[in-house]
Amino acid sequence: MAETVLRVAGISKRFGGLQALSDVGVTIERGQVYGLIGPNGAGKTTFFNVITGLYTPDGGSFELAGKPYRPTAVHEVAKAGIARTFQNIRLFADMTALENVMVGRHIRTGSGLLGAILRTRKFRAEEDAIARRAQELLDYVGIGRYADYKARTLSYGDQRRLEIARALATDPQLIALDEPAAGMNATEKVQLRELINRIRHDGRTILLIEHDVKLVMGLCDRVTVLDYGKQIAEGTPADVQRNEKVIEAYLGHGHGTGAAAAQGGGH
Ligand SMILES: Nc1ncnc2c1ncn2[C@@H]1O[C@H](COP(=O)(O)OP(=O)(O)OP(=O)(O)O)[C@@H](O)[C@H]1O
Repeated sequence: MAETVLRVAGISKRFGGLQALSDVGVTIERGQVYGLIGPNGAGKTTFFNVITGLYTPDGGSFELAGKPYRPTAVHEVAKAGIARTFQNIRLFADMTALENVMVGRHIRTGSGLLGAILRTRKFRAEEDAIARRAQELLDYVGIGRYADYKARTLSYGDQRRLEIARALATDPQLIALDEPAAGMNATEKVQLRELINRIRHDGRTILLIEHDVKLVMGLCDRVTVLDYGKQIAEGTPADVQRNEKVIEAYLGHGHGTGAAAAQGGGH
């Protein structure tokens, strides 16, 4: 039987007079790639920010791997098992690629501050293990040769890979990717698609916000479509792209490629 990784229901979020999310819910099974799409301003990022603890919701229930969790603080959410990347890349620009991934790994280790200050044997052994694991993850996402480069010197596409490696370092139940293809060229998008597929095949569960509808339709098992904070469709990519409300939402917003975008023909 399928195992549910994330189940959220009834999420609402209001900013002043604007209802950014109304009664939104998703259920994501282990091993799925789950897509979240919708025109600009639909509420996708707000939804991500709510489930990852950046925004406090006005209402809703949250369950991760069968246990209730309260998304009240980002580090609590990371510990509970959700890792995320950001639409605007957030790396430690002056740290090396390896160090950036090591930071992600530290939330799963135990020596603590005192061990770090005293540089105990346990601490040093742990650091070595963290560095080895970080290198493995850099290799895994395809940028192992840049381990000693400062993050800011990497190309845009490689910085996005580095963010993914850092997220994987926390051993997440769910990895949430916020527009991972933004700003990528066609070749980088193909590589990204391969990477996401590999992460899925290795048993991870992925939640994806993405403007590139073609990428979403090609990758996702299920998709939710938001429009003005409401969930207007949920289902397989094939179902969703035939849905009248979805086609209308994309046309109504005068979205780049209009109906073609909703039907997976965009970009
Ligand atoms: N911190 C905030 N304060 C006030 N309004 C906000 C805030 N964050 C988002 N909003 C508003 O909530 C609505 C949903 O925004 P959100 O960024 O979630 O949409 P989105 O679907 O991610 O859009 P895009 O595709 O453009 O990134 C928008 O009208 C936005 O202006």
